[in-house]
Amino acid sequence: MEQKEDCNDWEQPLLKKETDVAAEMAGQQLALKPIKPVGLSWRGVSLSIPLKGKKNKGKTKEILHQVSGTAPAGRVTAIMGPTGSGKSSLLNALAGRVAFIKGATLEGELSVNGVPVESGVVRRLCAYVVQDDVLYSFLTVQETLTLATHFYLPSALSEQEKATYVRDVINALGLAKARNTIIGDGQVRGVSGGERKRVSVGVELISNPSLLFLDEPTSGLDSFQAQSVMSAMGSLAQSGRTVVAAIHQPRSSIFDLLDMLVLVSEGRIIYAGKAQDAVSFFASQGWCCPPQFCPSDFFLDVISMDYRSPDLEATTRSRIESLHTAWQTQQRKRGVEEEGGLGEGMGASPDAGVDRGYQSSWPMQFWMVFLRGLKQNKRNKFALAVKILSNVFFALVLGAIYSKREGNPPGQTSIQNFIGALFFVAINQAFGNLQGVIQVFPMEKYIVQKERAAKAYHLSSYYLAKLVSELPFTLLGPFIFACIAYWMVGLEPSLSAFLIFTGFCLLEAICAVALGLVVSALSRDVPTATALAPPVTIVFLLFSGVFINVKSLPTGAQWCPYMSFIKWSFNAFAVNQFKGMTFACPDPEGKGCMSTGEQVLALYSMDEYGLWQCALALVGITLIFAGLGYAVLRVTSQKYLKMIPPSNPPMPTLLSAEGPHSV
Ligand SMILES: Nc1ncnc2c1ncn2[C@@H]1O[C@H](COP(=O)(O)OP(=O)(O)OP(=O)(O)O)[C@@H](O)[C@H]1O
Repeated sequence: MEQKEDCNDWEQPLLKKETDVAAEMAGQQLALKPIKPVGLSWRGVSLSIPLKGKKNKGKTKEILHQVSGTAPAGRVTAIMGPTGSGKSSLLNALAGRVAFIKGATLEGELSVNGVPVESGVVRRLCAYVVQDDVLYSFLTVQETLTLATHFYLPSALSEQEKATYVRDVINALGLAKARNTIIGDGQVRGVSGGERKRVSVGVELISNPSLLFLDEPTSGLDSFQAQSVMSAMGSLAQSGRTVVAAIHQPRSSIFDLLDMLVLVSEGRIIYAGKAQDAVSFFASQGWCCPPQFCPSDFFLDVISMDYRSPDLEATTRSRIESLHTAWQTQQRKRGVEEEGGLGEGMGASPDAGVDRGYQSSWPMQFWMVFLRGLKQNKRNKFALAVKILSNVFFALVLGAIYSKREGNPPGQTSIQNFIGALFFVAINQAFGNLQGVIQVFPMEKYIVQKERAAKAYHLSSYYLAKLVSELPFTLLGPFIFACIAYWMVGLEPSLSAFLIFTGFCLLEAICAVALGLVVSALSRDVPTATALAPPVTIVFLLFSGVFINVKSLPTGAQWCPYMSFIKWSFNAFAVNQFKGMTFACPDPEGKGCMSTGEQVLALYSMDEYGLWQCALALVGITLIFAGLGYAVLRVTSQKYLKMIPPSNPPMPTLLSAEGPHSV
């Protein structure tokens, strides 16, 4: 990169407007409801995070250093910078969504329409589109948005009004063609990446926010899709909304759609103002953007750190420092007090129009989440097929291994075979059903966190609906398993015994699902949950009554088996099978063998509890797991850092002498 004395030998680069999608979107009339314009400005935003490790005790890392700027109403403001420069951190700080970290500090001042506000006010006022789209993969675009209307629009609105609003959002975001396509994910083909991003935006638009934050809305999209997403954002800004997006490196046609630009590098501000003026600011410092260059590429080339050698690192660091200082000096010289952020609604109360309550009643929330869960499970044919086939497979394997009959009454070897078969059933139901939950729920947690933050529903309505909507799909597998395995293995040939066996298979499955919810709630993601599940289940397995007799446990540990749902299920299966049974014994006096089922139950200490007690214990443990899962979800709900006033007063900020809304 070459620094020049004079940029006049080049023409100032004029960005040509690309026509394709941008023009198409710009021509679109947004039929969304009118909103109150909101201008946001910030001063001296600094974020520091404590460093990890014993060596770094007491040290902090400064992620943002006194960053100031504005996002005027009705404009698209882009936060740009090299990777790791602090774009997402700044976006989160402005949106009041910096995740709470012990020892971290977030300082700064936020104003909405010129009125100083706390970061929590902006959080409630804005909609935030996260980088990774968190949507239910088996719902269609229309269903996803319709559900959002039930969550975020007043329940007083009629179904017709909600449907009209969904139609308007679909049209405004150019999603008409994809209306009935499912969202999809890595496994199932659905809408395109750009459409998915626009659906994420659409969900946020349902609550009709004035202020929209987007974290890397174009990352992972091809240039056409990226363009269409940003064109849609341009149209939203034209309808009066304030759009703030962290973008890594937009192509020139996207850069052309930006009104305001905030450039950060190493957590420091390099430029904040009209996007079209950034080239002349750089030129004034001797960094001339060649005419054929895309300005965003050029800016990033100039403000990126180069770590390839100590010399390059020192050179780039001093270049960034000098640009940062030049920007600050220029701001001081102009000496105009900040007036940015004042939109047409200037002076309007920042809280105006912010409804913080739940829009629908508890039963309605329950019903909506329940229906969503049913649809998601029903349409996930692959997962359903795996569930059924794995149960059929294990039932056939069990049936084939244990199918050999041994006379009437059965001989001594039958005791071992029955115990083995029943123990396998207890393990299979525990592991199989637990696995089903932990493969899905950790991901769903993020959607729930996001929806809960937007006050879509109470945690209790969600949690109960989730449990209930899982039941039909959870119970189908164990039911099929019981129907096949019971008769193939040749267990007690009576209908009542079969029904009891099936009932306990189902009860154990529900208990395993509840345990799966606890494990998922404790885990950050699917791999963590998958790693956590086996040790947890093995503890319950250890106390199942097969590996160690309950009476042989040390005094302090004798309560452990009572928490083992595998023990209670196995106990119930055994009582159902062995009670009243007789076995042939080679010795006429019965020496060295067991001639009754009761003797078998006594040997395993399973004669103390009847079927009802086992059932009650399973119900109790299920309730404990369900309660624990709920408590973990509640405790681990996302907390945010509060922005406190700066310890060192920041310098006054301005964007342009004409005022930011004159862009
Ligand atoms: N919670 C955290 N703990 C430690 N370091 C963090 C934390 N959050 C951010 N950082 C660091 O702060 C810097 C800025 O991170 P941030 O995600 O804001 O950058 P970014 O510009 O959005 O990067 P990218 O374009 O790669 O997403 C990075 O060096 C990052 O590693």
